[in-house]
Amino acid sequence: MNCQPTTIPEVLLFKPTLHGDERGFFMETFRQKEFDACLMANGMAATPLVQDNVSRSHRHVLRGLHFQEHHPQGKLVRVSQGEIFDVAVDIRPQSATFGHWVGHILSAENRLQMWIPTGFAHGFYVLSDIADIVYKCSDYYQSHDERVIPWNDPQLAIDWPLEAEPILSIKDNPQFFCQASNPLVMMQKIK
Ligand SMILES: Cc1cn([C@H]2C[C@H](O)[C@@H](COP(=O)(O)OP(=O)(O)O[C@H]3O[C@@H](C)C(=O)[C@@H](O)[C@H]3O)O2)c(=O)[nH]c1=O
Repeated sequence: MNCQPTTIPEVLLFKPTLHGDERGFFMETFRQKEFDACLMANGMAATPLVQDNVSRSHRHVLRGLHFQEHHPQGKLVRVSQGEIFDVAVDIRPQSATFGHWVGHILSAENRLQMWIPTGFAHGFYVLSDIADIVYKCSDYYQSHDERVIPWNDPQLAIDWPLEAEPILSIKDNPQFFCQASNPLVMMQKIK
């Protein structure tokens, strides 16, 4: 498993080795020991991943930007079918890259996985008819702790590769957001 930092050094891209033969292919998509070695090689602590999720979305669905406030989750995101533009936003107030974002195309074809550490908000936009996202998390989902940052926050100015108006859930629709107190972005306590 090859791993490289992105423009935000703690956000990593992983590419599993693919073993192809006449039957098709085989790849290990996650190995805790190698994953930890990559984190440590990039100055981060080893991180057990405790929850595994799958979501399916249609073309032009945008989910995000999400994070948990008191129980932050690191997320290792990959795509098993289709293609997405995956985004991590640094929301660590003390960070040199606070407010910066990084976005990469993840697809079943390119096999890339993005590591979004704790202290980041996460979202994605779907570029294929269907996209199946598979992601492992470093802490458990807690609905009451989930927070949303508007996907189109002008201060973040994320350059989404929009092909059409995004399809949003109600909680992700900035139209339904309250006024915010956060200095960088509007945040909403959603539950
Ligand atoms: C995220 C999540 C949701 N759910 C439930 C709650 C709800 O009934 C249903 C759909 O949840 P949501 O609408 O919150 O799903 P979604 O909008 O896909 O939320 C996800 O978005 C991406 C961008 C992330 O980064 C994830 O961490 C998560 O926040 O699934 C769980 O049971 N466990 C989970 O871990």
